Amino acid sequence: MSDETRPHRTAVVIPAAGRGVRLGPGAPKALRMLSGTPILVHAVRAMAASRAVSLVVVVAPPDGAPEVKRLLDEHSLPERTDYLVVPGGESRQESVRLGLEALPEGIDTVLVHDAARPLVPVDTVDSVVAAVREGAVAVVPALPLADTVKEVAPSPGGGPERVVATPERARLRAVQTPQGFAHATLARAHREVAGAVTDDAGMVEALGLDVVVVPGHEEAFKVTRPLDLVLAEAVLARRRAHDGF
Ligand SMILES: Nc1ccn([C@@H]2O[C@H](COP(=O)(O)OP(=O)(O)OP(=O)(O)O)[C@@H](O)[C@H]2O)c(=O)n1
Ligand SMILES: C[C@](O)(CO)[C@H](O)COP(=O)(O)O
Repeated sequence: MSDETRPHRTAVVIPAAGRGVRLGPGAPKALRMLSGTPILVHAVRAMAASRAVSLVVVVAPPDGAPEVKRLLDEHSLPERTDYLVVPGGESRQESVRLGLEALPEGIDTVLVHDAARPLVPVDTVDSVVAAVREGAVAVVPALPLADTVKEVAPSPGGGPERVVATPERARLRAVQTPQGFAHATLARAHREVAGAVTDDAGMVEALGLDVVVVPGHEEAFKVTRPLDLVLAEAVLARRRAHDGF
């Protein structure tokens, strides 16, 4: 097929190889239950709900790939969605790189979505994809902050930290996932950018390229600490009440 007629192909890489230390002792976070279903399965379904997504690459805990594959085989996904499972690495950044390396030829747009954000609404996914398809090389969903943020530093003589600055809150955003990228740009960022970053868009920023912001969603929060599980259960209960089942 020529470039003009070839369908646009979008894949999502889902890093799910973290331990979930901040959630407390137990199974790796992505395999813990939310309303009787593993967090990872919620996240995969949330991404597969977008008609744009044709391939899901799940990056599993290093020795957990067979279990993740079994879980995905057991829980139904839309027929249009293929999936692959690959073992992850020591850091989120390494896990994403391993997921990118597993992508087949012909993928134009890549989304990277934390397994730990199981409840992202499909409209948020679609608006990230749309912004990439409109020409952005990198897109992040983001929300304004509710709290004032301080920059702090250790006290020279020990003791409590000291505030060194108060950034202007109106200019700050809390960034979520899925983050969306032109495939070639994200692959280049993962090849060329050295040093640890906490999100993929940060690597594209390090290349000096533009990152576009679209509205995030409060239900796309990251399950990080025990209270987040309580909130996630409440969101699911509210959805069930709204859908009438
Ligand atoms: N080596 C790692 C570390 C993290 N992740 C994934 O990156 C996402 C965001 O990371 P975070 O919420 O910090 O997860 P954990 O690293 O598991 O959390 P913690 O720091 O509490 O252990 C999660 O879906 C997590 O599974 C990953 O794939 N590989
Ligand atoms: C990618 C991310 O979810 C954007 O907010 C976040 O940076 C991941 O951070 P974590 O500490 O690895 O959870």
